[in-house]
Amino acid sequence: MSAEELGKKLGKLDIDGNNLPPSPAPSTPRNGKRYALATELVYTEHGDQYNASSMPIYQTATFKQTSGAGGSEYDYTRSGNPTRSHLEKHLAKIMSANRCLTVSSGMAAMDVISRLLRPGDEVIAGDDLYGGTNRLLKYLSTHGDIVVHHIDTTNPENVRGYVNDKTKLVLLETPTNPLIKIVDIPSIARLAHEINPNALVAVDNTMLSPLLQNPLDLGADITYESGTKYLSGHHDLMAGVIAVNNLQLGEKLYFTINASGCGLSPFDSWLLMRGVKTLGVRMEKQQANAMRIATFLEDTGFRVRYPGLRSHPQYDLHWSMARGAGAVLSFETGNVDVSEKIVEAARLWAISVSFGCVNSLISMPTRMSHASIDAKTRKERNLAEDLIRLCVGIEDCEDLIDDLRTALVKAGAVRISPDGMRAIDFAAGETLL
Ligand SMILES: Cc1ncc(COP(=O)(O)O)c(C=O)c1O
Ligand SMILES: N[C@@H](CCSC[C@H](N)C(=O)O)C(=O)O
Repeated sequence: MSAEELGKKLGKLDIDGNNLPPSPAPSTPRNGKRYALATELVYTEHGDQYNASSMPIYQTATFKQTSGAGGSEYDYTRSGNPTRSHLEKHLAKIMSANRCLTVSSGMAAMDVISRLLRPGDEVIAGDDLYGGTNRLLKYLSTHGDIVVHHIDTTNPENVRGYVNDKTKLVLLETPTNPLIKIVDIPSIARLAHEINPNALVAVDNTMLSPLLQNPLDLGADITYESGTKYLSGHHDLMAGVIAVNNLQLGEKLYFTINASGCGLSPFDSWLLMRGVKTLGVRMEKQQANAMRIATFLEDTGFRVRYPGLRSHPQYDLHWSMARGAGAVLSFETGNVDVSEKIVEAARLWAISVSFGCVNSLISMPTRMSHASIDAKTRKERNLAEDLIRLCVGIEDCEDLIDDLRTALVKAGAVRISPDGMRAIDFAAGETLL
């Protein structure tokens, strides 16, 4: 290993990544991806000295050096750890990226990205975003002298008016959480880069995972996601993943991770690696269940938001970018009390924040995951108080539908007649009696 490579590895370069060679064009196939994604998720080569099938957990803080001048590949786990490196290489392959970095949570990933910003910089972000993302952006605007424009990014033309030479970051989520709006990544990336080639387009891919969508292939500069969700799949760890193709950018992000100490722990790296291997089968079942449940709710008369449904207004756009619809859907009842009763009447569906896990969850975003967005802003952004979000797991689908049906009946959300069950249109003034 050259001195420069070693310096890079041990985090001795400054945040501007000086002395680094220019980013090479992505190799073909990128990072040695040879098989279908479902195979690549499982297939790993890690060169462990004992050929262990599962990469061992290097549960150590520090590494003995071969000389007084250092000289070993790893020196300290904050700077680098073999279990974390193995995971990062594996994810880089899955994410079609030249570099992947893993940190302690999805929000830590966004925090690391936000440290690319300088006072006076401008950020363009969607108006429907995970509550925590909104909270961090608000903090940056009130404490970091950063101008944040929240706009409806479902129309790329809306973005045009906001890109200028101060624009440093365009932050997109698609599908959005929780309104399941679709954002045109290629058009926005093209437009933003045309107006300001230095603007970075970052896509939060948490709602789909790299199995279903690769923002880097769609023109984004950065993709990040909460590994807490689909990638791990069991709600037993917190993690964040960042991936880029530009190695200089990757080095800047690595600098912050090493400097601030938010790199993923060896044990969580190992757990996440284990989770990633089953992403393919989990997602297949979760999506199949989600599609049936979305159809059941739509057939019952609810307004359902799910990109697997033909009725989704941006169905074609979604499928032009993604390979699947994911397993998060939301629907409205038109009545906050009724929504609350449905959530509380469900038995199999745990009342819980988060998504992407093997077990199914139900929640009211405005009370839970998005409670940090104040009521006024929620109203301005059309985030309905009665919105229910379903995060579908791998259980038997009939059980899930039966449980939901029972909850809808108990909550008085539906009218039962010889013709079947119909959603009551509370928004139009209809009542049960
Ligand atoms: C879309 C989205 N991005 C980012 C995050 C943050 O991830 P984490 O909870 O792992 O910090 C979440 C949820 O928390 C999310 O839903
Ligand atoms: N109390 C937490 C809420 C986390 S929400 C987790 C997830 N992103 C979701 O959408 O359910 C907080 O304040 O961040």
